[in-house]
Amino acid sequence: MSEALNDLQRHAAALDSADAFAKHRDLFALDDADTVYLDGNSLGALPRHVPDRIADVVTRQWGELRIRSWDESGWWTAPERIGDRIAPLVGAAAGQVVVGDSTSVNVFKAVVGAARLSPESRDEILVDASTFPTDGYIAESAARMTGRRVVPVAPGDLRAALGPRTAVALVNHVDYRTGRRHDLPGLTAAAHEAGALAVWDLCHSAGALPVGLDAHDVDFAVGCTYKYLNGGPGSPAYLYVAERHQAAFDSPLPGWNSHSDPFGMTPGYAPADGAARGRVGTPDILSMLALEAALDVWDGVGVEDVREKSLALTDFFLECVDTYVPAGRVTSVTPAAHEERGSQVSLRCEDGADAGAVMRELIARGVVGDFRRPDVLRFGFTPLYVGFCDAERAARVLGEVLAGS
Ligand SMILES: Cc1ncc(COP(=O)(O)O)c(C=O)c1O
Ligand SMILES: Nc1c(O)cccc1C(=O)C[C@H](N)C(=O)O
Repeated sequence: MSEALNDLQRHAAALDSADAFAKHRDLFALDDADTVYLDGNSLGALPRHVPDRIADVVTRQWGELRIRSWDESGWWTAPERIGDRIAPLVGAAAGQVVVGDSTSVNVFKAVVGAARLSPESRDEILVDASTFPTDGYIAESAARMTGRRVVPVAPGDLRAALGPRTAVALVNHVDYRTGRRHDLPGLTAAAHEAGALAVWDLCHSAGALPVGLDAHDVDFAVGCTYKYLNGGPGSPAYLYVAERHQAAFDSPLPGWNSHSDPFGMTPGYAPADGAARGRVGTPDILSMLALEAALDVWDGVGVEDVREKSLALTDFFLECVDTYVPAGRVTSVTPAAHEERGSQVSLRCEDGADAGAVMRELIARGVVGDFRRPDVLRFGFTPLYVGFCDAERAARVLGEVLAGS
């Protein structure tokens, strides 16, 4: 055991020294000595420069310029400007992504918007049955509003379920619980072949792996920015409406910010062109500008390179788990196949072990992941700041906890 331990530790150190992103870690506020942070799939770490940028927004832009900042500090145009910063990370050309509201709200805009583009005879909205719950709840309401019904379908059966009755398919790119990556190009093409539209939730993929929204002809997409994009707790989400749908997109939340002439303040609604049509009300500027600052860590970073490191990290973590964790105590529910894996590893506790208690003990020993009821331990790997020694330590401590030492 100690031979293997030393081998894995030496291997981890060698991988870290060859890691092109190793220097990126210094851009983030992380307490290296005490904690391995593997929860960036829930809340990304703070980029160190963000507090100073936010201090400027508060003290100068708000404190001194006050109302003038809507123009002079670029507050009014922030939703589209920051959308254009996110666009390359999800493979979208400029002008199609707008930032604002929560993911839940954007799921609503996207699903209703997509349903309104479909003939009424298409009366089904397919939702992947293992979805993060908010998507399912919102889809139900969107279905009621648009005279459709929701059909929950296991992701593996989605292709077969698409048909002449399908208006919209709402699918998660990466499953929040298992870390399974779904086939975005294939399912989008299958939806189109069936005459339906595809709406993708990118919460667990954006910033962790290439998405290719334009390349794969995705219709609508939404995502949060507080996970792999490190925008901060409750940072605003985003909505992608493919350019070809923008002119016909009929938002169910046509607030004044989405008007073609918001300051005309006319009683009649005339939608703005382009991504701005996805706006609703006054943007949450403090959160939004924290996100904008946080996105600086992506300067010069290629998402393909991030993906390569993500797969290497999760492969190595799985190898360490195999070595350190007593046989039969956990099973990976994250696919081994690279093309089916996101950037997290989820381990199911076996033998009736209390996964919540295991995670509490891991956190007490400095390994921060999270736990999803009833039995899943989740470990998120954010390639910009997680290293191979982190992965080795996390697996080793997990082995110790499960061995009761
Ligand atoms: C796939 C997915 N969709 C949506 C959400 C949540 O959306 P919101 O930003 O509205 O809380 C999460 C996580 O909270 C998620 O994992
Ligand atoms: N959005 C969250 C929050 O406000 C509090 C705690 C956790 C979250 C999450 O993001 C959960 C996350 N979507 C998940 O994958 O479980």
